[in-house]
Amino acid sequence: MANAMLHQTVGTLHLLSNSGIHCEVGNNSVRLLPKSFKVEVGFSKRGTYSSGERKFSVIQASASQTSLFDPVLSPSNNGTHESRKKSNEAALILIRHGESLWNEKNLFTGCVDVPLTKKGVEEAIEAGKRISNIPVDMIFTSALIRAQMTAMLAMTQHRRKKVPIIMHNESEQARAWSQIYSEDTMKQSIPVIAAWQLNERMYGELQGLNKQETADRFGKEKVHEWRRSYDIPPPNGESLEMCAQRAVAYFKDNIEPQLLSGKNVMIAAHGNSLRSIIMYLDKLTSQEVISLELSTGIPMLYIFKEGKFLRRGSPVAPTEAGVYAYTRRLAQYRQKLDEMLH
Ligand SMILES: O=C(O)[C@@H](CO)OP(=O)(O)O
Repeated sequence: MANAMLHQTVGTLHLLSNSGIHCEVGNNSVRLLPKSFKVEVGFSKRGTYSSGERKFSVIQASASQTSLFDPVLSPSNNGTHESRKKSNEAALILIRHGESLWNEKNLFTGCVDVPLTKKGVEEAIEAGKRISNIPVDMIFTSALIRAQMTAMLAMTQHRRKKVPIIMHNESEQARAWSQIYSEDTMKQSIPVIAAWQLNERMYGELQGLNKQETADRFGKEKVHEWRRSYDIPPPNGESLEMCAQRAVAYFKDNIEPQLLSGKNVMIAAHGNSLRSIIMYLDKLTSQEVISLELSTGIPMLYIFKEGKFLRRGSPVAPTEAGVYAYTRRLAQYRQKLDEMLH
């Protein structure tokens, strides 16, 4: 068996043996390969693979190289440029944060930065279990700790075990001081981008007030209007429409391009910032969005395909077969995780 070096160009793995033979590997099949071949690939599952009479062995996992198995572990890299363009598919997971200490106390929270309760922590972990077999290449959260805690806790359950890392781009120094100097380590990381535009709607002078007491004082109807109407803001706060202007603009400018390039994205945010994003994704009218309620800690899955968002509901459990049958690529990802991790 000869040792081989490899490099990857546009999704096709090229192997270059030390004897100079050039060959290609795609779809686990091998072309132009000598009878027997050893390669080193990143994240590989060790084993011997064959195509017809030809065989090659994966002998060493080395994350420094793009691997034959990377496409499966990160469907965003799947296939050639061509097929990526054609399939043009990515997963989008939305999670409202778990219960916060002010949810528990029934207080209007808005942009006040309140952490999760123990129950909220558990909800985030449960949410993570539900999505543990769904690929995540990038995470967007609001700037608020309850969304960030939820994202991080959910990722502790992910089977792929990549490390979510918060990107600090707030200043030149923050960027410089948080640099990572290993390509390998980078490949095992998931960038987490915190954006204030995904924050909860700013609740104005209702922030910190008890919801029940406010309803008793101003009347149930008035408070319901403040809480759920599309375009009536609470006193000195944001209406859902105003919240949508910044949250949906951020989604279109920063998240959609990632999905378009095939990246699988998770967003951890809030009741109203997510309602406004869902309104956009599902093309809900300002009437329909009034009755849209999101539970804390329940993830929702969308498939982005050919420029359209297909809502797939909430994965019930990591084992739920239906979720992975949604697309061939999710099913492949799941299957490869099973093969690798068992
Ligand atoms: O208090 C808040 O910030 C939000 C979400 O908890 O409340 P509401 O249900 O009124 O949108």
